[in-house]
Order: sequence, then structure tokens, then C-alpha cells
Amino acid sequence: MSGLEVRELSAGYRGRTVVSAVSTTVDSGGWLGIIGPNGAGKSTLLKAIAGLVGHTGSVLVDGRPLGSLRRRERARTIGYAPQIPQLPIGLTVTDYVLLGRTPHLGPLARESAADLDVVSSVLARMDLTGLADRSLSTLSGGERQRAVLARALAQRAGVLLLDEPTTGLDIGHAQALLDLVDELRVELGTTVISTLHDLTLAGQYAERLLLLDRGEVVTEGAPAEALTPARLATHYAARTSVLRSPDGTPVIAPIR
Ligand SMILES: Nc1ncnc2c1ncn2[C@@H]1O[C@H](COP(=O)(O)OP(=O)(O)OP(=O)(O)O)[C@@H](O)[C@H]1O
Repeated sequence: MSGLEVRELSAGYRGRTVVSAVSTTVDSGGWLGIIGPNGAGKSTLLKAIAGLVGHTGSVLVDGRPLGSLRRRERARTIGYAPQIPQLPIGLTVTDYVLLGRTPHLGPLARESAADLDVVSSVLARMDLTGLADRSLSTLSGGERQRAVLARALAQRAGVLLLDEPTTGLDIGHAQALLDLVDELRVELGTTVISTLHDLTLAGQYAERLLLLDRGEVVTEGAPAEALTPARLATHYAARTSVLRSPDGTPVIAPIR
């Protein structure tokens, strides 16, 4: 169980601030979607929460500042799947996903049967079992993306940060991935923060959406409150109509 609190977080590159004073909280087992136009600062915000980009302000997990945790404990606490990952060449899919278990290994650094179980179950759920022995370098773009996410999911961290997790995935694999994340959230209380460009999927899976524009929070609320045609026009310069799916969540239809 890991609730996350972000306080007044600002981050940027070479003296240029691209995320300004963002504050939010995500309850344990909650799912916050970060949305916003290209260049708004979504990836930078996730990287700053993960401690991968210099920032001011603080990030607390269950009230403990992440900066105070040792590396291994931090890796058990927070998992991060980047939008553009650097993959180690030559590893098989299984060995790569096993790396997600590293923070959990005992003193001899040997994986246990339980670690292997987690990996094979994640591989199965990500439709990667048939590719388990393949080298990463031989995978298609979507298969590689699924392997990256499988590694983050195998980590079983209390907080999961996913940067555009459905990029390059077809609609079925995108739904399977988001369903799996949702199951972890419900079963294990995993707290999820994801960026998503697909606003319909964002509204279907995240409980709340935080709209970022030019590094600043424009609004944060339930999907139906956050996703309005007027906001999408203002912040994305997009022409849209908001329909309703059978369960009442918004469906964002582009209007030509
Ligand atoms: N490593 C970097 N060095 C310098 N500037 C960067 C770096 N990474 C991102 N930026 C800049 O910071 C701003 C925010 O980028 P970021 O990737 O966080 O946006 P984003 O909302 O995730 O965009 P997108 O939707 O296009 O992925 C952009 O202006 C970008 O050019």
C-alpha cells in the first residue's frame, strides 16, 4: 500500500523550468492520468517523481520522502517505464523482465521460484510467452514496448510510473496492458501514475486526470470534468466532441 504525495515539484533542464510547482496526491491503489499537449512537461514530471531529473519540491511515498530512501528500497517502492527506453542488446525477453526482480533478490542475488513465477505470469499476461527466449534486438516495436512494460510490472513496486505505456501497441494489446495494470491496482493496491495521449483510454482507466500545459497544472479532476471540448480546444488546439461510452466515461471524438 503506497500513497503518493507530490509537493510543489518544479523541474527542468539547464536552467529552463519545464514543470512548475506541481502538487498532487494519489491514494494508495489510485490511478492518476497525466494529460496535456506535446511538450507540456508530462514526461519530465514523471522523471522528476522517479528521481531521474533534478527538481525542487518533494515526493513522498506513505509520508516518507523518496530522496531519503536507499537505492534498493527506492526500486522496491517506485517502478518507472520510460517512453523511449534504452534496451540492453543481446538479452532475451525473459532475462530482461527478470531484471525487474533485482530489487527483491536475496543476498546471493539468485532469483527464487517466486521471482520466476512473477515473471512467467507477467509474460503470459503481456502475450510474450511465445517470445520469452527471443533476443530483445529481434522484437518489433510493439513487442519491445510490451517487454519494457513487463519488466516494470514484474518489479511489483508499490508505485508504478508509466510514460505513454500504450505507444506502439495495437488497440487489443493496449487494452490488455491497461487491464493488467488495473488488476495490479485492485489486487495489490499498486498506485499508478501514467501519461497517456489517448484521452479516451485515459478517461476509462485513470480515476482522475491532471491536465498539464506549459508545465503548469490547468485542472485536476474526474475524467468527465477534465475532458471538455472547450479545454481540449484551449490547450490542444483540437476540435472534438465528447461522447459517452456505455459506462458513462467520456469518448473523445475528433471532428474534422
Ligand atoms: N533532456 C532534455 N534536455 C533539454 N530539454 C528537454 C529535455 N527533455 C525534454 N526537454 C524539453 O522539456 C519540455 C517538456 O518535455 P517533456 O518531454 O516533458 O514533454 P511531454 O509533455 O512529455 O511531451 P510529449 O507529449 O511530446 O511526449 C519540452 O520543451 C522539451 O523540449
